[in-house]
Amino acid sequence: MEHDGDGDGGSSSSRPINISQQPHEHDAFVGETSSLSSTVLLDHVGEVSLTFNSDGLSWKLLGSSDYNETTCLGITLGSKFATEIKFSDVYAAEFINYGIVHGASILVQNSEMYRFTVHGFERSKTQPSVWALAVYTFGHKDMQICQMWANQINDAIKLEVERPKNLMVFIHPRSGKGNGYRIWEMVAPIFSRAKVKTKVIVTQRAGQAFDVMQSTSNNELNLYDGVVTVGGDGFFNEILNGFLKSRHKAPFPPAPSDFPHSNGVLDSSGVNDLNEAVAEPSQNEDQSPLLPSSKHNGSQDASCSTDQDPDLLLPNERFRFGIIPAGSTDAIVMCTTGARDPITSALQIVLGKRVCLDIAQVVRWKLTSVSEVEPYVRYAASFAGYGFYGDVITESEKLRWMGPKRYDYAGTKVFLRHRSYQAEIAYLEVKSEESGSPSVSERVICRVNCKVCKSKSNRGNRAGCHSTPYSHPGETRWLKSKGRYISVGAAIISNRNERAPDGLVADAHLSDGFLHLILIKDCPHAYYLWHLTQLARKGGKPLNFKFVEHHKTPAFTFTSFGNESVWNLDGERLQAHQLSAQVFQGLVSLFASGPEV
Ligand SMILES: Nc1ncnc2c1ncn2[C@@H]1O[C@H](COP(=O)(O)OP(=O)(O)OP(=O)(O)O)[C@@H](O)[C@H]1O
Repeated sequence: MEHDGDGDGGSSSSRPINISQQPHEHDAFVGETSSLSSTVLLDHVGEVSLTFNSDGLSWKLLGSSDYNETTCLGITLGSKFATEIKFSDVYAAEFINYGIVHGASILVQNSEMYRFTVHGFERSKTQPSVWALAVYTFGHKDMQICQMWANQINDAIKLEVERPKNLMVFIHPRSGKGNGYRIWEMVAPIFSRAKVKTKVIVTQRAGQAFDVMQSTSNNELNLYDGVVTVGGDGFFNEILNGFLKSRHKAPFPPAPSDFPHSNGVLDSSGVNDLNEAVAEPSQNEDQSPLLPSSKHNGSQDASCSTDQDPDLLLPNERFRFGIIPAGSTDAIVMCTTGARDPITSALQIVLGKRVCLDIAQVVRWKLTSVSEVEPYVRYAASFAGYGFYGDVITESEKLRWMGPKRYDYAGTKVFLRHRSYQAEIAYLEVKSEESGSPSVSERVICRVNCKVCKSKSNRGNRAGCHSTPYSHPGETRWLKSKGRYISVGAAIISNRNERAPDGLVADAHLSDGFLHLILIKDCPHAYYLWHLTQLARKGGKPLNFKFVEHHKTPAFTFTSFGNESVWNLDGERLQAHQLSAQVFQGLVSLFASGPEV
């Protein structure tokens, strides 16, 4: 089902009004157009002096100091109410015709007049990551004054160039508790008020969104500033894979020389040139025969300038992904906004926020009946796991009818089964200044303007820094871990969720350029239970449990020796006895601003 939204949420006049032709006894210019001021009535507050500043609006209550300041024991604490809003936080202004402006209290009379509203947001006092809609309604007897204010504010917010104008929206109606469409209906007015056009596609089946993303040409996608998904992590993963499949060009992940499958080059049609790859001589026993070429290897200075062939053929530089959470876990939204709240996400999308997201490329190496190697490429944005996590997903998929509770049930069942699997993991060691010490210094929780993500992302360009951090083949070394594991997990981001508020790996940043390998060795049941309960504790505790290994790496390979070989990639299952994986730093951007806490 598809339909277009034309963003006709307001009735504001588009006719530009010359402010200087609108004289009024209370309106005054101070200097040029950026310093307009009027005396207006603010709904539920009273008469205020409203000023148009270069970066936003501010207002001051006339005739009373109570509203403007509160004091405690003689100390001024600031205003009880908002007294300003920045244009960067305003997503719409509307002229709303004649009507009631309420007085400050029931004792003060309501007035009827022309009005205009300013739509923005305010942070929740208890959970700063949660953004709530904030609407300020101002009234004035003069219609043209109100129209002029609405127009001026709209002109100011048009200067916010990072905001989307046209988006493709995919809705998974059966996601999570089956509320996908209802959640979209709840947030759609925000998009229409912000005059963001939306092309909405409601999926009828699994795989449909993948097909649409894969088959839509970049020329067609160039009409859009991004794609928004209304669903869970699995749905986002499906769309990401459909998008990247035909657009991401890069050599396959590097591998140690004894890993059975070497690298090839995947071109945009999905055809691999394995021969070319295998033909390159191995430099050294411990080296991959084929570390990516310097163009792709992400040496920090060789970040993707536009005159190079980029790894990713984006439809345009503005192109970003957005997620409105409607799933069962919503870990990506929790990591990128700090809240699992559709309104917060919608506001961050229309306000054009941006964070870069690392993406892992996972290649399953499959032997065909004629003993040829067939690579199968998938991408993951949050987590790839084998053993415990793969088993939980396998179990929980059988119980989809239960909704989000299926994860608790499946998790308990798999935990009680307490299986472990024989496997070998080889991972690229990186020099400590590249990885940062895996100890205290970078055990920093990712949040808005995260220092770790920022310093790493600065190495790239605006569209993201498509790079892998292993830069000098001579300086990389493969390390191995072999044994029985309860679980092998690769976290791309911290994977915050309601059960683990700081995430499964608290210091896995959105754009640090690393996979965080968490290897949990076979151990007594009680130890594993203790480990799981530690994840639920807030504060980013290091995973310092003796049966756990935590390695930051840009790439790893995995070989299993048992029959069970189900990997879970953001909810998708992948049969694989052998796979190799690598991370692409900041490969895609999201309309989000990062968690506040
Ligand atoms: N209309 C549909 N009917 C059935 N399945 C669908 C439909 N549209 C998408 N899917 C599939 O459903 C899978 C799960 O979707 P989604 O991630 O939204 O929900 P979830 O599993 O409840 O949430 P989470 O991934 O956050 O745990 C996706 O992998 C997607 O391929």
